[in-house]
Amino acid sequence: MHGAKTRTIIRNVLIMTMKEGDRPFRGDIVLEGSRIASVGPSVTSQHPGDEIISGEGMAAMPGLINAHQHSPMTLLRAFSDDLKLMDWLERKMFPAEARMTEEDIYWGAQLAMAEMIRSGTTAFADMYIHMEQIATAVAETGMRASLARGLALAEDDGGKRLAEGWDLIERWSGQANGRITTMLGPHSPYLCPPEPLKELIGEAGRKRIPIHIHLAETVEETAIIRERYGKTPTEYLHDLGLFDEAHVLLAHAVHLSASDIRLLRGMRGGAAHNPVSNAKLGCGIAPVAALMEQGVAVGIGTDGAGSATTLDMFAEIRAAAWLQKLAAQDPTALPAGRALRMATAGSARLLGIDSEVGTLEAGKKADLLLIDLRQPHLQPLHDPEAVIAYAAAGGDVDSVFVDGVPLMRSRRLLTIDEEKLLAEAAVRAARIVEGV
Ligand SMILES: N[C@@H](CCSC[C@H]1O[C@@H](n2cnc3c(=O)[nH]cnc32)[C@H](O)[C@@H]1O)C(=O)O
Ligand SMILES: [Zn+2]
Repeated sequence: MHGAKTRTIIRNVLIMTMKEGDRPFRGDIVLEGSRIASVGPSVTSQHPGDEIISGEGMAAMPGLINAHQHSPMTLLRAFSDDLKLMDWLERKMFPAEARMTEEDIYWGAQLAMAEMIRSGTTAFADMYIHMEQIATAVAETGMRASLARGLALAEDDGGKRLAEGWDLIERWSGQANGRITTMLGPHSPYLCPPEPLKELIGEAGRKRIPIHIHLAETVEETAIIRERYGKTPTEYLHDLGLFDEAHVLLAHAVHLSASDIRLLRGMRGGAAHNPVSNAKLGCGIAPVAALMEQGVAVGIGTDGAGSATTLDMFAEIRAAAWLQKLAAQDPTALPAGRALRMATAGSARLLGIDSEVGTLEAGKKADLLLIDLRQPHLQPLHDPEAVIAYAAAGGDVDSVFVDGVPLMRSRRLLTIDEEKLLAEAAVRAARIVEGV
């Protein structure tokens, strides 16, 4: 056995592969090194040295992928709720962020990662500042992430930010055993004027760098862009060539006209739906079904904890299904299985990592979670997908693996010192909001 990769067999578990058309079934999942070796019926023969995990009473599914957030904003959780987006951003978030040190960012990101791992998230897309601190935390916690330096190109030092954005890409792409990927992060149509944005888009296209950007989050944004450029936010980005040049991760995409949606047809990447943040900020309901009908990939994210309050993707899955049903006044809009696929395979497409993660199948990276089904609110199991989508919560997750490495077992975090983390986060959060 010398030199052989370690094998882990998760035996007799309820498997939800999240592959289109697959139904849940009982079987074994074999992990070998960082990858899934097989997913199938419980007939796996055991070799000496194999680690066996009993899947009795558990469901296994691909790790959830949070397609849009700002991880250090955990430090601003419940700091200022119930405000309008532009007030909230300009009067509360930006001043608080200006007070954050690099170390604050590191601890805020760790706090987010502890919460994400606990609630079954294995990968996330992040747009923020001091990204090298977040990258360091990703490397240490064992998660997978797509990182972008957020860029308000309208500001005086937009050039400096852009340089930081490129620096992140050069230094961190492919790091942490390939778990870290990178994007460019021009913040939004309203913080990025045409000249610098067009230049950025051209360069991203030439260098094949994906772009992560907020789009059409509020009616105010639509009004601002209409006043400045006589266009919808989507037309504004389209006319600058964004959708021809690059793989694009759009955050929100709430206020889209039918013709905006047609402009997105055929885009590489897709839209991250953030239903809880959109609901809390009173933004509106993204046209998820219409986007999917046009072939646009849709994933699910939380947005920062500053707006969403939690990073629990199960809450987002449920909210996504509810909001589509409410908006259409039709309970067949966005069924349970489709909402679960959005949060796994759908988000994976947005991060550009769908060949590696997002479904449970042989050859893919071993990023998965085990949910403890032996709880009153998760029984009986007439339809496991409906139970998970409509009744499960982050706290039901028992175990999480990324790259075949356990990050949590029996609800115990294995890569994070939670006690130290909570103490650091509390002190830093209090200092940051003082005087804001
Ligand atoms: N102005 C910053 C951009 C920083 S990164 C990402 C930014 O997105 C902000 N943010 C968080 N949630 C939202 C949202 O829902 N809409 C728009 N921006 C958001 C967050 O506060 C953070 O400032 C700079 O160029 O340095
Ligand atoms: Zn955001």
